[in-house]
Amino acid sequence: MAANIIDGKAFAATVREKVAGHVARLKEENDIIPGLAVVLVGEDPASQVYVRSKGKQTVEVGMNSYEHKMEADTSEEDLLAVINGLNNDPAVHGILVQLPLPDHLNEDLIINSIAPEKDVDGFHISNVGLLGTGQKSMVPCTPLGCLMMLRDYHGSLSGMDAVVIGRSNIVGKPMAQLLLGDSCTVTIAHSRTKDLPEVVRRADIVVAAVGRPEMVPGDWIKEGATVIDVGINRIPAPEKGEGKMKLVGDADFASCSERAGAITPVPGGVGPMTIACLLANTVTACCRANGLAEPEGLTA
Ligand SMILES: Nc1nc2c(c(=O)[nH]1)N[C@@H](CN(C=O)c1ccc(C(=O)N[C@@H](CCC(=O)O)C(=O)O)cc1)CN2
Repeated sequence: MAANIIDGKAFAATVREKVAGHVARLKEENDIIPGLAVVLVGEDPASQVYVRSKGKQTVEVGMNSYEHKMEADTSEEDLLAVINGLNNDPAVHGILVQLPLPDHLNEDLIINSIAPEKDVDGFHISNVGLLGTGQKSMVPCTPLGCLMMLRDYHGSLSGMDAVVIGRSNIVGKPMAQLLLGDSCTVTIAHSRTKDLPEVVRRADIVVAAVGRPEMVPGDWIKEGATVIDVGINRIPAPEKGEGKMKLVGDADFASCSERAGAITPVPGGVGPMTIACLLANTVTACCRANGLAEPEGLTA
């Protein structure tokens, strides 16, 4: 039977609507406008698209957007000075440095220079530690989006077997923490995992976050399992014409959707949820900064 499609694009629109409602209330009742600052270093074409989209969606939900575009050869010192300025700007509630950064910049140093309470990406070491110990933190946007979709589809995740394929700091590790927080039995699989197909076959939930196009075939998937595909891979599509490209995930959609009970597509699955959750995190950060009640249903 064909799997149910979990429509991340539609879900993201509902998250943005909720965020816009909270933003309107913050303005009306407290005279506060949440502000999100995005810093882009260099001219990576995909990053430029994502940053443009973040700015546009920030304004659409009624928040203030501040963009800082810096040259590819920007020094660490200059970037740290911009971040320091944003840390001390009361109009800015959320700060994000678009990744990847050019090679000469120390990513850890830069991320850890963001004030943790403004770190709407949830990548600062303080937020990583808080999440890992089950305390209130800023939660990384992509895993938060995956969790929201899983909760919406399943209700409770308690007792389910989950396999996260990929151990990145941005997706794999925080995803595993969030699933553990919802009482799943969690396995983190990676390139050295022995008999990966068998490990994946045991899972009720498979989160594919390795960055390898269509790596997970349908015969790895347990009948009825839920597949969350985090991969965004651009590959040649000769069937569309010479030189054309297409976007695929880390799971082979055609074969996985024959076995899975539900699956997120690429595009239109996890991707749109990433930016929606960034907006949600910015409202959460703004409420926390002002000692106001946090919006319900917009964080983990
Ligand atoms: N500081 C950060 N850098 C990066 C993050 C992040 O969360 N924080 N994640 C990714 C890029 N990213 C947001 O920044 C992002 C990726 C993909 C999408 C998305 O909507 N994808 C669409 C397809 C878009 C396309 O055609 O390329 C989809 O999947 O439907 C949104 C945001 C790395 N850097």
